[in-house]
Amino acid sequence: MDFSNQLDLLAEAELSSINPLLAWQTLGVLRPIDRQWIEQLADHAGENQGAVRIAGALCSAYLGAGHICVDLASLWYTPPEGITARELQQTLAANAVYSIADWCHVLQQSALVSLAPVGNTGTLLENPMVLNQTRLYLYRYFQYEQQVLDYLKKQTSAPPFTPDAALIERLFPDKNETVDWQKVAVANAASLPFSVISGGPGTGKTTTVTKLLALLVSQSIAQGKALRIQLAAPTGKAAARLTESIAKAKSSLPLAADLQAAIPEQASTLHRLLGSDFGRSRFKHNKDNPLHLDVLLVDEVSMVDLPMMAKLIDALPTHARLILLGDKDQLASVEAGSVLGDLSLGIENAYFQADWAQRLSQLTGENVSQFANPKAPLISRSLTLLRTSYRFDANSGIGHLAKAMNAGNAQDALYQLQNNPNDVHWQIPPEQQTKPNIAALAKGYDEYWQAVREQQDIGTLYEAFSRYQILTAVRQGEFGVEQVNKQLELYFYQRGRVKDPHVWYPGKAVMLTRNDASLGLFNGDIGLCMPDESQRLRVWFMQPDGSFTGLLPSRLSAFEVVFAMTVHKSQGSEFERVALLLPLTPSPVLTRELIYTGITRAKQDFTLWGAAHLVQVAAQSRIQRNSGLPEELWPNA
Ligand SMILES: Nc1ncnc2c1ncn2[C@@H]1O[C@H](COP(=O)(O)OP(=O)(O)OP(=O)(O)O)[C@@H](O)[C@H]1O
Repeated sequence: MDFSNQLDLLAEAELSSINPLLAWQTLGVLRPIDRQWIEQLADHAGENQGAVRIAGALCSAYLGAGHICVDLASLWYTPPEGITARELQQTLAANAVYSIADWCHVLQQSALVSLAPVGNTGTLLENPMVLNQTRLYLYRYFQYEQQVLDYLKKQTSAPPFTPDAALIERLFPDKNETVDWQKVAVANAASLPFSVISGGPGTGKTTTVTKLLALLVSQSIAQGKALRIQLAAPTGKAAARLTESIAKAKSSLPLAADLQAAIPEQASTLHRLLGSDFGRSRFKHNKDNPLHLDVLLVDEVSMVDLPMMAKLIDALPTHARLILLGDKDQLASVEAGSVLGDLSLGIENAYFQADWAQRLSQLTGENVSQFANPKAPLISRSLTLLRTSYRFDANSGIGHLAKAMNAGNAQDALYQLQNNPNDVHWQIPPEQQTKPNIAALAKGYDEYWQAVREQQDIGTLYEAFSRYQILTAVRQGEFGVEQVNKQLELYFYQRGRVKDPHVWYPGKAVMLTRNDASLGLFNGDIGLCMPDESQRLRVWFMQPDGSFTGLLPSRLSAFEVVFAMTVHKSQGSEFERVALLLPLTPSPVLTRELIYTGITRAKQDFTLWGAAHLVQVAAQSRIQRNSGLPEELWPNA
C-alpha cells in the first residue's frame, strides 16, 4: 500500500487547517506574493479575521491574473481553479463566515478595508482594500476604475457639438444601399469629446479616423483656430503602423493641401507621450502638467490596461477630445483590465437611443433611426462599430475563419480551416508527435536568411523579417515560445545559418521585454542584429519615423529571441504570413480571443498547427475579467 499519498493528504489537511493560504499557495492557487502581502498587512494592523486574509489574498491573486477586482458573490460559487466551492465555503465557515453577506460584513468591519462611497457622497478612506457591494479591490485599482468612470460619465453627458453636415457629406460622396457606418462613426465621434471606433481588421478604422480628423481640422480652420492633434499607440510597433497607415489614408483621400498638412502622421507610444519617468509609476504629464493638445487619437486600444487608461485621462486637458480606435474582440491587455472590451460590451446589438439615432440620421442622411434601441445606455452614443471588412472580401478564408472563431462557432471554424486552400492551411499534429515540427515552421524564414546572407541593407532585412511570424499560444513547454525559439536557433545553427547560437550573430532577431528610456526603446520593440560599416555587430531598431538606430548588443539588458513570439506580444502587428502553433493539450490561455487575434495578424496566409479538439476548446472559452465597468456602463447587458 502506498502511504505517501495519504501522508501528503494528511499534511495538506493539517496545513490547510492551520493556514489555508499556505495550502492554496502550495496548490498554485495563490502566488507567494499574494499570501505574503496580506499576511504582512494583517499582522501589522492586528487583523486576525481569517475571512479578511482569505479575501485579500484572493483579491491580489485575481489582480495578478488580469482582473481589476474579485467579486465575492461569484467567488463563493466559482472559486479559482484548484479549489472547489465546498472547500472555500468550509474554510470560510471555519472562520465563522457562512454566507456572502457574512463575508462582506466581516470585511466592512476590517481596518484594512474601506467602503466605496455611495453615489458621489462621502470620501474614500485610504485603506489597502475597497469593498464596493460584493466587489473587493486593491485601493489603487478602485481609484483607477473610478477615474475612468468619472471621466466617461462627464464626457457622455456633455452637451454635444454640432459637426458640419455639409463637410461630412463631402467626405463621403458615395451613396450605399446599406447604412455607411464609417460616415456614422465620423458624425458620432465629431459630436462628442470622447468616442470609440471599433472594428475588426480592415474595416476602415484608419480611413474613417483620417476623415474624422479632416473634418475636425476643417471646422477649426473655418473658426480661425489651429488644432493640436496627437497620435499614439500602446507599443512602438503599433505606433509605427499607425504612422504608416495614417500617411497612406491621407494620400489616398482627396483632401485639400492645407488639410493634408494639418493632419499629423507621426504617432508616438503612450509611454513617450506621457513622458515616462522610468523607475517611477507617475508620468511627467498628469493632472498638474497636462498634455498640450486638443485632440488625442489612440490606436490599438485593446492593448491599453486600466492603469494606463486612467493615467492617460488624468493627463488630458479638460477641453481635449479623446478618440479611441481598436478591435474589441482582440485579446485584452497583458496587465489588468479589459477597458475596450468593457466599454463596448453590448455594442453589437445596442446601437443608439432614439434621440441620438435621429440626430445621427439628420447629420449623415443615413437611416440610423432604424437601429434605435430604447435600452441602449448613455455610453452607446460614444461608440461606433464598423461592420464591413474591406481587407477580407467574401472570398477570403482568413476573413471567414476569423469570423467563425470570433462567433465561437467551432464547427464553422474547422470547416473554414479545411476549405480555403488559397490562404488558410491546417497542420494537424500526428498522434505520436511530442514536439513541434521545427523544420517546417522554420521554412517561412528562408527569405529572411537569404537577405541576411546577402548582407542586404537593414530596411530590406526588416521588411523580409516582418513578412513571416511564428506565433505561439503559450510561453512554457515544448510548444511554448521559449522552447520554440531555442529549437529554431538550434535548427538554424545545424543548417549553417548561425555560427554559434549562444552569442550575437548576424540575423539574430530579438524583442525587448522592458522599456528603456535611456535608449528611447520600448517593451515589444524588435531589433535585428547585423554588422555595421566597420563590421561591428549592432542591433538595429526601427524608429517611429522609419529610420534605424544601431546599438551595440551589450547595451541591451532585457530581451528575448523572437523568431517565435506569443500571440499576446503580436498584438498591434500584422504579417503577410502567420503560423499559429497550439500546444498538444488544452490550456487556460487557449481562448476564442487568443485564436482570433492570432488569425487576424495574418494578411495573406495563415497556417494553424494544432488539433481540432483544441480549436473546439478555445471556441468555447472566453476571457472574463472582473471589473466594475460593465455594471456601471451597461446595466442592462
Ligand atoms: N469605405 C471603403 N470602401 C472601400 N475601401 C475601403 C473603405 N474603407 C477602407 N477601405 C480600404 O480598406 C483597407 C483597410 O482600411 P483601413 O486601413 O482604414 O482599415 P483598418 O480597420 O484601420 O485596418 P487594420 O485592421 O489594418 O488596422 C484599405 O485599403 C482602405 O483603403
